[in-house]
Amino acid sequence: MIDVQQLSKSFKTVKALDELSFTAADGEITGLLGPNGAGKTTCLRIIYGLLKADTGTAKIQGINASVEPIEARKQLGIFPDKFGLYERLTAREQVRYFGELQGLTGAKLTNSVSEVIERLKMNDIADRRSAGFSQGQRMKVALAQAMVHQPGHLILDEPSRGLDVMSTRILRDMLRELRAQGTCILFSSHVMQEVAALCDRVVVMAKGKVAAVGSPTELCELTGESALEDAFVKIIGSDEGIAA
Ligand SMILES: Nc1ncnc2c1ncn2[C@@H]1O[C@H](COP(=O)(O)OP(=O)(O)OP(=O)(O)O)[C@@H](O)[C@H]1O
Repeated sequence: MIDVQQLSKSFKTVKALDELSFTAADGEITGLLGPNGAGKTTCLRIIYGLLKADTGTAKIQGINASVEPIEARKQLGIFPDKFGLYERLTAREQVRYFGELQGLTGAKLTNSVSEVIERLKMNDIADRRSAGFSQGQRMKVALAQAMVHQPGHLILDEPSRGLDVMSTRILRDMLRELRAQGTCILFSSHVMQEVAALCDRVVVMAKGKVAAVGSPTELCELTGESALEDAFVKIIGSDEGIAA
């Protein structure tokens, strides 16, 4: 579980986070939805220990990210926004390399690599060199690299930015698969359709605060709207910076 409590962070005069609190449960996909500048990236960077909050806590499986950043990071898989692969290596070799960076060795490393390849159903590409891989295949390797140390949590910042339709579908299927296996998935987006298609729970953010939390259905009920898009607009007060 990821537990964010009363997080505040300012950059000089800009208050990026203002006592932000929410939780993301295991076996669920939680979406942080908010317009540009709402504070989504700042929040995720605090969770994975790249930034320190001014006040408040971010805990991953009970581990405080600012007190024990290395322990906290072991619990996390981070999905990169660029899939830079070593073209001469096979998919398996790349995943293995990331496993080594995470401190895995010997039989544990070999087994973890095989397991994640199995889990993400990428046996067909595992022993091919990545030169010439499609975007969807590159994305699978990137996700396997993020998950090789078997973290219970996966964080994605605007994951489908720049992906083609096919890759977006592959990514969504893989996230659903990881959810079914119990992974706590937290991603940020300013795209309503993406959030509506994937999320069990949505944390709607505006100006560094939580504007509303609930399942897509609950958010519709809360606002008395039948379409999620209209519910979001009502909650945030405008549709500026949010994409349909
Ligand atoms: N390193 C920084 N220095 C100064 N201001 C920053 C810095 N990082 C973020 N900010 C400011 O903090 C606010 C929140 O930014 P953040 O990137 O967290 O928002 P976001 O919701 O992720 O937006 P987007 O959807 O555009 O990525 C913005 O006003 C931004 O300009």
